[in-house]
Amino acid sequence: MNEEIVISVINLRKKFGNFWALKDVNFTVKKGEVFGLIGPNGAGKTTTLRVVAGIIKSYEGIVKVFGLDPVKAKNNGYISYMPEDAFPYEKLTGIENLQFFAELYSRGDKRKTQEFVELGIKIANLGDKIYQPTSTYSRGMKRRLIIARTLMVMPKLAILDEPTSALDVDSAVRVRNTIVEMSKKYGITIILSSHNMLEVQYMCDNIAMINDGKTIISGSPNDIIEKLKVKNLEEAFMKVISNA
Ligand SMILES: Nc1ncnc2c1ncn2[C@@H]1O[C@H](COP(=O)(O)OP(=O)(O)OP(=O)(O)O)[C@@H](O)[C@H]1O
Repeated sequence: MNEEIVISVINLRKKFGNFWALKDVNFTVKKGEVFGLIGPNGAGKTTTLRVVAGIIKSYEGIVKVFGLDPVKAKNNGYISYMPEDAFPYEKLTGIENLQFFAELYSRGDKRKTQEFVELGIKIANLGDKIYQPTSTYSRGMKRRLIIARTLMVMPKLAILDEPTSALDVDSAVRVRNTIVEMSKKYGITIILSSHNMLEVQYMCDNIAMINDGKTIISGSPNDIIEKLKVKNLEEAFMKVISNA
């Protein structure tokens, strides 16, 4: 694996009003890896991802994406971000949704637009439903379309906030495989958040556990499991959270 650092987060702090949502978040993400942020509800995962995505612009600490301010990286088109609550345009069909995003990212290059849409159709794997308005989709189908939309544009960095929430087992397995494939085959760096420890253990090269706005531990799932002398990441998580 290439050792180039894609994301570096140092002493990240973020205050909403009088409340410190992030108190001290630290981690680095290397090129081409799948990196997982895990932690209980309200730990600060979404806030961290929003800073890295260049959406939250005021914070304390140092955050660099490809050596740049995250806003600059976003404006350069390096980042494709899927928010936790993203949904497709309901008046458009699935394929029209893909087309719309493909055009945005290909900046007028028609061949590229076509390539993105073809890849999006493959990733979404919705069969003939891709030609139906997305208002007729189930929650899981909408999710698959949004994930396809995020990954099909071959970003340098994909940020996925809880990509497999709302998915049934079959869809979740497909999405996990797609995430790993996109990273290994195309070298896309992916950072995601999840509540599912076993999927994180399966998908992620490295992880950071966040609790109460602070990074508690980071490293590869296997290193963390060995270090904490537990059987799996779920046990590691419970141990770390109960000691925090
Ligand atoms: N815009 C905001 N204004 C005020 N407080 C906020 C705002 N956004 C997040 N918070 C608070 O910051 C803390 C961290 O929230 P965040 O959404 O980052 O957590 P999370 O780890 O993603 O949680 P979950 O797993 O439930 O999605 C929470 O206490 C939340 O209530």
